[in-house]
Amino acid sequence: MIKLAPSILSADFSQLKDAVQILDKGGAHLVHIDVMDGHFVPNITLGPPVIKSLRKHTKLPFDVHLMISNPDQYLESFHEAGADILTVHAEACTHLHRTVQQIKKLGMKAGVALNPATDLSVLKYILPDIDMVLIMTVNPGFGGQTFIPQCLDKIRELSKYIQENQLPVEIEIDGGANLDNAEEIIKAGTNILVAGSAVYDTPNPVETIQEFIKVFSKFGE
Ligand SMILES: O=C(CO)[C@H](O)[C@H](O)COP(=O)(O)O
Repeated sequence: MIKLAPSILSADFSQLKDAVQILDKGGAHLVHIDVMDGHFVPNITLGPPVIKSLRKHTKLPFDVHLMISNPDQYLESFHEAGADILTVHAEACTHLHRTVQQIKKLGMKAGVALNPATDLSVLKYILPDIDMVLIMTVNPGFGGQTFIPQCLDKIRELSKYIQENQLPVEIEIDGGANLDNAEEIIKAGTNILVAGSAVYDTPNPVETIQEFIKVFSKFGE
């Protein structure tokens, strides 16, 4: 199934309750929440208290993307705040396998994110243990950047490996996705599209979400 995970990074932070309710109205599949610490990435966003306060305003799964150093310190806090999928960056984890085990032990789905310049080979021995790979298609830290086209080959290569090895691992991409490039991204093998500015920076985000879902329907979803 192809899923849309709008990133609330591009929403008005003073109206986050409305921002998640828009996603329910439009029929989005996940709420993508970008957590940045000003250390792993050069920007600071939000943390567990904000996620916890949003939890009561939607039943959609919370897809929490940690762009933070030392994520191990905070896994329990994000679980308690209501994260359903917790994604850590391979580049931020000293003991990636241990971190993934801990996320799963807490009852969440585990994702591993890779920056654009990080090779897929870091995933080889962890893929059977995770639920999702997040391929960063921009350099992490900011919304509204342009999709890096070399990432399409990376998605194709990962998708081929996952299919050949029959692994139940989803592929999410994050950064620069929009209505013009969605088809190409899906054809490469992505099944979860994060879209921030392409949803929230439009006059009618509810209609925009529905337009994305119309594109997805071409792929039998
Ligand atoms: O993780 C992110 C940045 O680090 C954002 O989720 C991503 O950039 C989405 O925003 P946009 O769709 O506007 O590119």
